[in-house]
Amino acid sequence: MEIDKAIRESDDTRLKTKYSNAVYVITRALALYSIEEVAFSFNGGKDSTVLLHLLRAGYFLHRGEQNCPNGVLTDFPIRTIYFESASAFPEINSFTYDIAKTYGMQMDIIRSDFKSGLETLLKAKPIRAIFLGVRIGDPTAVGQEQFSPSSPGWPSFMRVNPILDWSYRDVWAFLLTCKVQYCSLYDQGYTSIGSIYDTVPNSLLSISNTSSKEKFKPAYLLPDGRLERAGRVKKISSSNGTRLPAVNNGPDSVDSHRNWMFTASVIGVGDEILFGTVEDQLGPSLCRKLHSIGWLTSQTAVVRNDIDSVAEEIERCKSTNDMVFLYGGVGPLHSDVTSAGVAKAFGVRLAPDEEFEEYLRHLIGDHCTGDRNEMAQLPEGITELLHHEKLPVPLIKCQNVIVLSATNATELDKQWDCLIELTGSDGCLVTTEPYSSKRLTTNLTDVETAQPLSKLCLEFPDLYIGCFRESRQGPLVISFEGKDLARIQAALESLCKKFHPEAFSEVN
Ligand SMILES: Cc1cc2nc3c(=O)[nH]c(=O)nc-3n(C[C@H](O)[C@H](O)[C@H](O)COP(=O)(O)O)c2cc1C
Ligand SMILES: Nc1ncnc2c1ncn2[C@@H]1O[C@H](COP(=O)(O)OP(=O)(O)OP(=O)(O)O)[C@@H](O)[C@H]1O
Ligand SMILES: [Mg+2]
Repeated sequence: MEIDKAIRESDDTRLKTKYSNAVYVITRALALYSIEEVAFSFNGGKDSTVLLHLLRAGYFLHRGEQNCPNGVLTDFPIRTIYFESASAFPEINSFTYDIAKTYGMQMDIIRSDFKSGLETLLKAKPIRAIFLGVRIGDPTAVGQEQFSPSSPGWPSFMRVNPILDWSYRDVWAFLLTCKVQYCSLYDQGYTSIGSIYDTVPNSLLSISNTSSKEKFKPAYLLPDGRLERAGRVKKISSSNGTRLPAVNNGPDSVDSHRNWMFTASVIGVGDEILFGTVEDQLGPSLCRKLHSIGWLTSQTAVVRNDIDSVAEEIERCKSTNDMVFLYGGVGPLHSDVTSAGVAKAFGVRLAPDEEFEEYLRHLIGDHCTGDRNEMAQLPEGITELLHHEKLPVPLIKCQNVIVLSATNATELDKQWDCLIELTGSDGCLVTTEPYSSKRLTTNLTDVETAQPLSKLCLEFPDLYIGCFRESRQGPLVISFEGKDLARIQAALESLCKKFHPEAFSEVN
């Protein structure tokens, strides 16, 4: 069988492993379901094309050589379904039909949407499992495994994803090693193909030339598989996980983000901070940064390098704050439990993240002796990687929890600036009206000031009125924090009126 032979003769060990794992999934599925009970969802895309040849190889190995004369598989025995759409590229459409002819595929063409098309098909045919070319980086792969039952609300069948763990590089290594035909669009700079309305060639493959028509390199030359979908027109993402404001700051501010009061919680992970052997710089710095964008830090905490401690703290904070920031405990060491804590708090497992692995590969290169796949374990199904060109590794966002990998104040400054750039516009870490503050000092005693101050707090519930002393004998400092300077001034005046004129002086 030519595919099996090409892989066996290749010296790409990674590809061999990916191939044998995928073929194993296919042969397991063919052992579990009869040939009438399986179908292949084929759309002429590169991932589907890989899967077609893996299925041919898998079927060949499943049946044994004696059933395929001279090691040649004449007809493709698995029912194939193609959802044809008017918005598909004509090149994709004709490639799909041509390939079906070349390999003798029995193709059911469905012209309705996926769900109702499958409902009709499954009523008519005994199909129980469908092979798909879904890969872990695809938006639809979230939460899937190699065998995943269809989602609630969908007709019931098993989704079989033999190439779930394949990377962009693996796909091209396979297609080129096996020298199989693929859709011509991939030689014109397209790297992932959706509809004609949402797909353009990947600009990272553009060849600058002086003529009017832009030219592109082939898809297999994309140096960085993470940017496979750069040719897809972006859908506007909603700021998932961001709750409505915790506190509303006045009647005329309801529809303006700038006046919303957002709250955050800051959690440090580090035994050393708790031992007192390392000074925590990041927590206070984060509080200042949040304050500078008009956010309120409702709480900071430092927890042990222990999964349960991290998870419990996140669980406590994530539902009562707009955002939760985590720092410390990020990396591949035994003490780096932050990702596991996040996963536990959200009740998901940790799974290798292919995209993150690519970043680590770029960063660590060949110096790494460990399994990068293991190092790139992130909470499954809830992780969003926030890329910024200035950061070597993306920031990790799991719903409203952001994991910062900074280890010192300089790194934090950089990550923070990138974070603001990345998330400031989508409502997730929106900059709101900054706080104004004023301070008064007084030599009045606590007893004298206590009651008037309590009354003042009731009069000005929109302000934070706090008191502290720098020493027991020194003056009392009264601080006023709020978003409306006029209200602060009014509070100050109201307090001063309650005492003799020289009782207070304003300080910076
Ligand atoms: C054979 C097949 C089975 C599918 N099964 C499911 C499913 O069980 N649950 C689901 O949410 N979507 C399912 N989908 C839909 C895909 O997850 C996804 O929405 C679809 O491929 C559209 O992707 P696009 O928005 O990138 O075009 C299925 C699609 C196909 C072709
Ligand atoms: N119109 C369709 N008809 C049949 N199957 C489809 C269709 N669209 C998607 N699929 C299934 O979903 C899988 C994932 O689709 P996806 O678009 O991510 O990959 P692809 O089209 O194979 O490659 P590419 O990422 O280059 O577009 C396909 O491999 C195929 O199994
Ligand atoms: Mg596609």
